[in-house]
Amino acid sequence: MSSFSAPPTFKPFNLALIQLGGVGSDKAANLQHARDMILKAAHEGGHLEPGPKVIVLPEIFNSPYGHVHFPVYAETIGYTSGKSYDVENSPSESVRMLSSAAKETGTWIIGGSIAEREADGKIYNTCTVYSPKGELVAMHRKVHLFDIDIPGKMTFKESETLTGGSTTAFFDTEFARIGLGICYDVRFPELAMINARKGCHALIYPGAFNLTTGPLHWKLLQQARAVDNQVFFSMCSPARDMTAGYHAWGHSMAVDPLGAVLAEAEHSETIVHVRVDPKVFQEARAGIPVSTQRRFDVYPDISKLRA
Ligand SMILES: O=C(O)CCC(=O)C(=O)O
Repeated sequence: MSSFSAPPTFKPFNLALIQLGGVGSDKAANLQHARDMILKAAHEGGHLEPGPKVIVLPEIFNSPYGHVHFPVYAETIGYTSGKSYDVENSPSESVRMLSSAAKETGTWIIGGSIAEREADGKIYNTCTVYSPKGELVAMHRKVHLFDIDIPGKMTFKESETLTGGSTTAFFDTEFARIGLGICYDVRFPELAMINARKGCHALIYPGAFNLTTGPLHWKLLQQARAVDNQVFFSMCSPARDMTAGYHAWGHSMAVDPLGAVLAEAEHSETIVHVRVDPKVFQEARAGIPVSTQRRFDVYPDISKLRA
């Protein structure tokens, strides 16, 4: 027996990806700008058919990106999945801002991510999600930390200050089930597959690739995760700022279940508006029915195998 409920019926919705720019060292200014952009995203997009809206912010939207900054900007959230949570009195100023913006605009908000400090002192890279009533409905802590070393090009070690999350998360709206991940998580097909097998129609990951791995893999990985799970896949990046310590790739995008890129930003601050239509999801699954053709009798349990 599965430990999750049946997903809601998939209906069309509009997605707004805020490729946020101008993030600096002043957290209050970063939060104010993010809030202004959420209001803008809520009011734009009139060229799309009407429907519910999901607004997405990028990874680490309230502070500069880098492992030295995480402990400085970390906020306590204190949310436990499945338990009621008093957003208005949240100790996190970012949570309070996101919740009130969701309520004010009547939209769903995937609040990018922020550095989160747990009671035991551990720091996570954490995404929180809000309903149009302003309720905090889901949280995902980045599971796979971005520790890479490409000599002369890109070295980054999130694990210097962060701890990886140890759960997976999705949330239900009245129009879709949406799975969460953050940036480097996209490189791990298992995480996307778990949420897809739990009935997610779309997987949405705040991210912040860089100028080395962005051109190599940002689009390819999203197309791969979309096609191998036959779901919509989308990642929302910060805008590129060559004066900042970390140079983000940008190119926030959304990919349909057949792997087609529905919309893609360049690298400056912008808002990408996309219509997510269940038609292509249904066509992909009916025409190429891999979900009913799986040969579980042939596959061993690979969950603990390492290459
Ligand atoms: O996987 C990559 O190439 C980039 C990942 C990243 O930037 C991150 O996880 O923050």
